[in-house]
Amino acid sequence: RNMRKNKKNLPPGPPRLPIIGNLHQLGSKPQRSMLELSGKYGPLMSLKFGNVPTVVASSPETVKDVLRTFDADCCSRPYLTYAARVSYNLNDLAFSPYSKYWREVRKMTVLELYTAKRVQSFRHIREEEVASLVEFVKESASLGNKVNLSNTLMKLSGSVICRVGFGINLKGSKLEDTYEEVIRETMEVLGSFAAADYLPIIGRIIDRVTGLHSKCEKVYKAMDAFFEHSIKQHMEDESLKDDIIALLLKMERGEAELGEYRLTRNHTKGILLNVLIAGIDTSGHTITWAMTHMITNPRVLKKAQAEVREVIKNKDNITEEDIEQLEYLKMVVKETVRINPLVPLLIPREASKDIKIAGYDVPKKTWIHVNIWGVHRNPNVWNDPEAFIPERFLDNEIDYKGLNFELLPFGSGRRMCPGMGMGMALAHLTLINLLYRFDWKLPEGMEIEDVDLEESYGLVSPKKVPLQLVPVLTQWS
Ligand code: HEM
Repeated sequence: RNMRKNKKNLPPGPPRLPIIGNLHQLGSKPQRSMLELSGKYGPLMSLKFGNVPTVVASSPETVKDVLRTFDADCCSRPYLTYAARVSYNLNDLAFSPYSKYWREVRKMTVLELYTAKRVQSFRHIREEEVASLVEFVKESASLGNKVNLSNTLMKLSGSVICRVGFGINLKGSKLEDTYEEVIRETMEVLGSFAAADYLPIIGRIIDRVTGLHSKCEKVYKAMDAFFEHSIKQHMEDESLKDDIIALLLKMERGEAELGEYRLTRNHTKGILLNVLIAGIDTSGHTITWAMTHMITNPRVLKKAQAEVREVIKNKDNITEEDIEQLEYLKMVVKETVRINPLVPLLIPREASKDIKIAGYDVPKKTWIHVNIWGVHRNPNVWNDPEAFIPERFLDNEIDYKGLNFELLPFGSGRRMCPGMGMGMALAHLTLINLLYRFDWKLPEGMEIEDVDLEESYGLVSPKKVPLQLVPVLTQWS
């Protein structure tokens, strides 16, 4: 009788294979496979990856339970072998478990980087960097060259983040030539379903064979050299005293406080890792997706462009104040982050105690994946979810700020993305400039149907094939 009493009522899920459980069902795009499986097994589904019990939430209701009702019990992170390596043993913000240390770091970084006031104070950096992007596009347009927008926009977000977070220019830094590859590979490492996390002992051997282990070591070394270089610069240059590195160094020396913690160099580097990768790999790709959807939907491009040109008229200086008046552009951005949320499964969570969601037991230590990609593409939630229709946001209050559980590109609750304001300010400002100053066309011989809409998979899901477009000079260029 006792055994029956203790039997858990776990959420339904597909049958498992011995040892690997459901790992074979993930495929190359886990968010898509999970959506398909949840169509069969329900919006809260049990899977087992190796020996790790996992649940996947994929409806607004179950996602709300995880991120709001049980936020305090679901906001820890599981131990991820390779995230631990690149984050200096989880001394960072994004991968560290829910703890006093995490709360102190989150509080400090929010104050230093992410409050509305701080985001405003970095505005001149965004405006300068976007202006230099415009110059580059102008030059390409006057030569009739196509522009690799994926690449150029990554460079833009890289330059902004390096100046905001590191007080240095990406140009001339240790990462200038390699950062795109390093960041892409870091995200691949962080987003991989690593065998070491699911299969004790043999998993590490598998990761050595697949090359994941050596990829992780490679990116760790490249990042570490960049952090060392930036820290050295701060120690040598007195004028670099007002940014987050300067503050972290003060905390190392005991001249500033982080609660009860005396920071070591590894804490500093762990915290910097998040500033760098979370900031660069998200905003740039979001802008690329917006341009991709507009070029493949000429009606939307035309309408957004007409609005921008009407509002900006012949102003010399486009500023962030202009964003407020651009209602259609804001809908285009919302639709972009709906159809291509950059972090499709958020960052994995772990239940810190036994809880009950949607009538099912979720035992302590269960890993939780929140498939927001699945929610955003669910036909029970959105009409015609595969189509890019910004007008779906007309006359409703649905926004991406963590309150509407059908649209969560930044997550919600305690772990919600703290960089949303910074990322979105850059995305909007860049799009206004690209739309106002230039017309855009596909390269010679290419039709709309030829534009590849496939996403690649890692922790983030950028466009797989780089977007190349031809800018055309206009009277506003
Ligand atoms: C369009 C741009 C961006 C998108 C779509 C995005 C999305 C996300 C998402 C979905 C998460 C995970 C939330 C969760 O696990 O519940 C996250 C976490 C995070 N993001 Fe962003 N992000 C963006 C820009 C930025 C920027 C610009 C920064 C910093 C400069 C940033 C810093 C972070 C950090 C530090 C975390 C970890 C928070 C924690 O675990 O406490 N993000 N982001």
